[in-house]
Amino acid sequence: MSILIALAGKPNCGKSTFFKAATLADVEIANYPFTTIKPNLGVSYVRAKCPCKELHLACKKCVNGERFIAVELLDVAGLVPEAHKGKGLGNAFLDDMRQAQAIIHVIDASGGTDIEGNVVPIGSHAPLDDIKFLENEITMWMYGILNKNWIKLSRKASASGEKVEDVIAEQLAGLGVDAVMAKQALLETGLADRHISSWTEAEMIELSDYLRRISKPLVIAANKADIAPPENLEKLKGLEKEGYRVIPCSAGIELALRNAASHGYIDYLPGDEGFTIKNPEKLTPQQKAALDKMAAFLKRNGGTGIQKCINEVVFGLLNYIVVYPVEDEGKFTDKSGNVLPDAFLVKKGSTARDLAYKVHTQIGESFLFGVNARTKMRLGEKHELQNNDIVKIASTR
Ligand SMILES: Nc1nc2c(ncn2[C@@H]2O[C@H](COP(=O)(O)OP(=O)(O)OP(=O)(O)O)[C@@H](O)[C@H]2O)c(=O)[nH]1
Repeated sequence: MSILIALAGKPNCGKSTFFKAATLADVEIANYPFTTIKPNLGVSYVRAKCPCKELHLACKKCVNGERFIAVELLDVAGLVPEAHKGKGLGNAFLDDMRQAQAIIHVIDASGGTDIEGNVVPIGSHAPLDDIKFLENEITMWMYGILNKNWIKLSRKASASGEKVEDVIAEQLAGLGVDAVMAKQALLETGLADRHISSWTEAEMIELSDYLRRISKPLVIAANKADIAPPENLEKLKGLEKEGYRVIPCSAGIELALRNAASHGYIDYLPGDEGFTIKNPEKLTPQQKAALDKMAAFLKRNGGTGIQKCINEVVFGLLNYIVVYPVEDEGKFTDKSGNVLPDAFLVKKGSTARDLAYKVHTQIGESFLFGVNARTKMRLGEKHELQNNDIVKIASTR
């Protein structure tokens, strides 16, 4: 199963620009399968250091030692006030949200659009309000589902002795909530040792809010950082003290750079902190000035921020690591001699057997043991794989 990230935000925040930029395969990474699955579903990539450089191997799967590994990005339309009540495209919005493992919340950090996305003078709308707005819509949607048939369900649970966390997980299974999450939420909100019949509406909303945070974790893409007043960015960064992850970014600049790269004007890889102009003498003064401005932003910001958002979701929020299965642990290749042929995203804590299943169900079923290709040591049954591990899977197949 591929990782699905939802891109959400109010109208005019730059979400479409972000989506276009993040799913545009430029010339250099075009050997990666690029497909737009549906108009609002695209393939994007996390960027990781390929082990080939450290091992002095000639690898055809990376660009300058940078490996791009596919994830899916869903452009979720229809975030408007009261979407959870079905306003606007509210139902489509929430249906899309259902399947996502995490959210990139694109906000207009420049404060140049109001809560409904209407253009207002830069700095006149507080972007912090947008954050609460999205969270509230998702929380209230979860609460709506949890609350449906709740009395009947809770009575049934009391009568049969079914655990409350199981009832919650059953009710919210379609949203990616499991019993472990439900149990955690019950403990954290202090509802674990209170009978369901005594829960108030406010307490159930608080429980739903907690469930939202753990089942749909999010990063905040503080977009339009190129034109945002510095005090807005500072305030947004300040949210990190509250546990938020905030990444200043410019989808506009990322899109321009990927376009420039695909037309051969510059050398630029998504996530780079700078770029080089290929033939500066061919540029008009206006083009040169525009590129200089973008270069200054990249330098200030350590890149455009778009790749950082994707990487932060996958490695930071969702705790994935990259591992490389090989068939020949001596040469780090598959049977045909391709160096480090595949890069897999697996959850931290996965074992060689888990990886075997990920490669193919049949390989998982006939798994014997794993070998760390770097050290040639056999991996124990419970041994947890580390980021960047290269693993030979031995199976009876
Ligand atoms: N300065 C600046 N402008 C941006 C950036 N990203 C997007 N914009 C501009 O913001 C406006 C809205 O961008 P869109 O990508 O269409 O926004 P959206 O959120 O998809 O809007 P809807 O399609 O209405 O939902 C456009 O004029 C973009 O050019 C950015 O990083 N910097």
